[in-house]
Amino acid sequence: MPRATVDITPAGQRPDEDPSLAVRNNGGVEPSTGPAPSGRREALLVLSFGGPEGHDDVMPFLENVTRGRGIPRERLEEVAEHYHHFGGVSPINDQNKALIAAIEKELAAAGIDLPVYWGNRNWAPYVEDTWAQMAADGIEHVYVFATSAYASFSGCRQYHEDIARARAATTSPTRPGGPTAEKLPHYFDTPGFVQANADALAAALASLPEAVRGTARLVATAHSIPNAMSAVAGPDGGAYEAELLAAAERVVAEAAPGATFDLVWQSRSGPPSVPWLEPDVNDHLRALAAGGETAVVLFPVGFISDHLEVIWDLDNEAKETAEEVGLAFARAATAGTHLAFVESIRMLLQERRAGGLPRLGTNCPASCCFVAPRPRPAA
Ligand SMILES: CC1=C(CCC(=O)O)c2cc3nc(cc4[nH]c(cc5[nH]c(cc1n2)c(C)c5CCC(=O)O)c(CCC(=O)O)c4C)C(CCC(=O)O)=C3C
Ligand SMILES: [Fe+2]
Repeated sequence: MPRATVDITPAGQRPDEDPSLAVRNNGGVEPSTGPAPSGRREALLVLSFGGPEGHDDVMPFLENVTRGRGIPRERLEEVAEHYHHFGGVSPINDQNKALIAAIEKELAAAGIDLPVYWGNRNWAPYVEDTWAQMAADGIEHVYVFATSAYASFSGCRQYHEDIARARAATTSPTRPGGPTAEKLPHYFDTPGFVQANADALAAALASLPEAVRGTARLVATAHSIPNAMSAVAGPDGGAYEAELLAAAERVVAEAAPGATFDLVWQSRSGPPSVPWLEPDVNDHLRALAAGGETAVVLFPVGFISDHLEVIWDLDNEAKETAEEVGLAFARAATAGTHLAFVESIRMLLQERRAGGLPRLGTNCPASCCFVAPRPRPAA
């Protein structure tokens, strides 16, 4: 059954304070399925993860990311080292700026006069500040493009919660909560996202030595998540894995018709006692080599840009593993600012502005992707 996107939590309520909202991210607001009222001042918000801009930002950033989520201190220190290798600067911020510039260009070329804003969950520009700015600019309604293409708490619902928090913090007397909002649906299977990933996979394959190109094993990667989070992803559970499989299938069908592929996981976090999706990409590479494979192409279809988890966990760690076990190695780029991907973003926006139902029917209905927050440690 198709589902409509909905306005988010009413202003003044925080999902973590109101138990009824903890399991209902639409706040009980009626779905808005008609075309946008004419004259309404609208905007597009690119809502992302955020990342540090220098050495001193790294620990405060990691504390923002993991607050209340039970990630061991040793894991934080290890991940901090990854950031310090790059001067404490995550590439994700420049990548988001480049994406926004590409979207602005695409909208202008299509004659769509809509301002584009940027806000993050874990680092400046924080979404709360962006929301206040949009309210001050007189924006009445905002379409939210989250920089994750898939279902799951981390990739979807948590972005809904970010929006709710930003609205709760926006206390304009004339427009409490600032603009109303609707999150654009998951886009893992939009033609442009698939095309961008397929072009990158084909290029990575072509970069391998000719002798192994024909037999290289194709390996899709995505961020591991706890099994418990995976079980409740999407309206019927399991949607994170199902959507990743669907995306990878389409990418491979386009780039290397008839080839098979594996879907494996990277960047596991959390204590070892908690089960996360497996196998890990490094274990998988070892198993492939042990089974006689000679070459591998990784394609991180689970991410939309070459951020730190891609350039560290794949280009350093996984590449090193491949060298260790004697596998020729190539890594495909993520969608980034590929024109076809940017076109698909523009089309998603146009579809919603025209009042169409979301193409996919997977935009976080009331009860999906819910993961109980961990109790906060006593002060
Ligand atoms: C599904 C998923 C995506 C894809 C969807 C999306 O894009 O939203 C994603 C993206 C990202 N994850 C990122 C960074 C981090 N993720 C962490 C921790 C975690 N990620 C999780 C899942 C995901 N993460 C989970 C279940 C945790 C455990 C804590 C928790 O339950 O929330 C930690 C803490 C340290 C660690 O343990 O790794 C860091 C630093 C960055 C920025 C990279 C950069 O700076 O370039 C990006 C884009
Ligand atoms: Fe993450």
